[in-house]
Amino acid sequence: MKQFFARLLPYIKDYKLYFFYAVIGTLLVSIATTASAYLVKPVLDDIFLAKDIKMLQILPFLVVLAYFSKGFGTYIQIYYMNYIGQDIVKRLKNILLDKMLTFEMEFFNRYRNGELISRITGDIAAVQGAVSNYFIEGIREGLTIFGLVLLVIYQSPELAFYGLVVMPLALYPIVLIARKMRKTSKKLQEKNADLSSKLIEIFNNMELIKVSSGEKIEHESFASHNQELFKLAMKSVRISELTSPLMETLGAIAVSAVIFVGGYKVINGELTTGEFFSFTAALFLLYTPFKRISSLYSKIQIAFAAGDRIFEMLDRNPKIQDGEKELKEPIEAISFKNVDLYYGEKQALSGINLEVKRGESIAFVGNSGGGKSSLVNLLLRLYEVNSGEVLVNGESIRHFTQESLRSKVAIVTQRIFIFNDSIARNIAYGSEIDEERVKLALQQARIFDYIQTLPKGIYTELDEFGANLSGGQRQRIAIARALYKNPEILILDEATSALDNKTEEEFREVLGRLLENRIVIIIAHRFSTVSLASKIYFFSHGKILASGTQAELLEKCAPFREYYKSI
Ligand SMILES: Nc1ncnc2c1ncn2[C@@H]1O[C@H](COP(=O)(O)OP(=O)(O)OP(=O)(O)O)[C@@H](O)[C@H]1O
Repeated sequence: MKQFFARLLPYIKDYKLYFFYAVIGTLLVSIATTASAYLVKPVLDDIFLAKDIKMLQILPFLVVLAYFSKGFGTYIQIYYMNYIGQDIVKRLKNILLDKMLTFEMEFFNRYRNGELISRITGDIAAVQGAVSNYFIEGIREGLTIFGLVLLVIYQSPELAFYGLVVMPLALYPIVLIARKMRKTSKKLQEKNADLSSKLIEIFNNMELIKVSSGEKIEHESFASHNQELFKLAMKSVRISELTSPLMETLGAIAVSAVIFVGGYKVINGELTTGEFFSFTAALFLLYTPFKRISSLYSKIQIAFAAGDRIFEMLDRNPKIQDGEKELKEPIEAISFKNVDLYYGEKQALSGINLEVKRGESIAFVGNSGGGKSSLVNLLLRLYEVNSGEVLVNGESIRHFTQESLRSKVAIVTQRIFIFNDSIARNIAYGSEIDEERVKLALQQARIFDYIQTLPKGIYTELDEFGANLSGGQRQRIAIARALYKNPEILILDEATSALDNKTEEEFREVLGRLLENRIVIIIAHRFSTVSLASKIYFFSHGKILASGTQAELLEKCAPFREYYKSI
């Protein structure tokens, strides 16, 4: 708990004035509640028993004033605390996403999307409850308890003993319940994340589900997750709602004791009726804040569990540390020196050595899973080498900022990323839209003619994942995006696999003109595309088996000959 508030304190500090207003509201509520209980005494003793007319004129106003103050205090307390809570939630969401965006690809492969979404939405919302409501409500109810206890003792210390003795007895089960709540709520959040992940998976794979008639399987799997969530939610209700009946039963025992002892004292004349009723009113009023505080205690455990998960993310450091140097000068050469790469236990690249200079184009070929894509991922610093070094202009890429390095590289992969935005924005992604450059890139990617036929041209909106385009059109959008960047290193990883032969040939011609003055890396199975490269690297099981021109490889490398025949 200490850690939870200590972590939030830097944020809370920014709202000192609002916090002050909320505390004023809270004080008002506590004082007004105590006053309303106290007023029972003069109502009975002065008005009903002593028949004091003056009090009859004053007291109704005081009652209204007490309740108005209570209402007004509650309103300002809730308003300002919610302002603080909502604003902190807004800031935490931004900070958490900002942090996550610095994490390496391995992180995103490990966590499911639904889990990450649930951290940014669900967990942070749970924390908001603690900041906006639970904390200040705890203070409010605590102060109210304090005021009422003073009043109860003031009216009759002996009766107060009978009325209050059960309080410490109630604490033990409440602490037990809260502990259980914390565990259950953790499981509940995890299950919620499971459910979101399942939904994301279903919507992303809709085409496959329909084609394979997987609707029933998906429905059943979702329903079973949903049922588990329901069970956990009910378990949490069962536990948390135990607090209330428990408190009420204990309260009733205390009140009965008070009625018995107090009634005896009134009959004996040791206590006035007014004092007795004022005492009993205060005792009744006392049980509400006590009950609330105990249920708050359970709820705050949920917020702590959520807080743990958020702080765990915020404390995590990206595994790939950014370099400090801006890569300003043009890229003259890149080289890989004895590079090894592991994904967990699995070795994907072993002892890779190669060098390529500006103006050269190279191709990576080889069977699936050979490590071709992994090597280009290292150049982009999406993953980090386990040993060896990747150098740009003779200097390790670790020294350069990822942004300055990536600004010089463009990649087209088999997986096409399209945003639900205009074509122009998709092409110029990451920089300002320059209409002329967008059009040129679209022409070079051989898709401009088609886009001109669309009513809104380059400002036509694309659906999420480019659902309103054909596979080949999507790929040409991705190629145009890469060309728009006018990169110093252009990586084409199976970038033309979805193009028909004619379009591929046309694009090859365009590409031929673009080779000059940059480094081009082509990964392809089609040898027509590979033919643009001056040197081919043949990959097998994470190693470069041989390199050279196509003719050289055919002559000197038997596995290459086999591969060449097989495709
Ligand atoms: N993110 C990852 N996590 C774990 N293993 C991975 C990951 N990416 C690739 N691999 C594994 O590393 C090996 C090399 O994969 P890579 O994608 O580099 O091969 P490739 O030669 O590009 O294959 P393809 O021609 O099919 O695209 C494969 O065995 C693959 O299963």
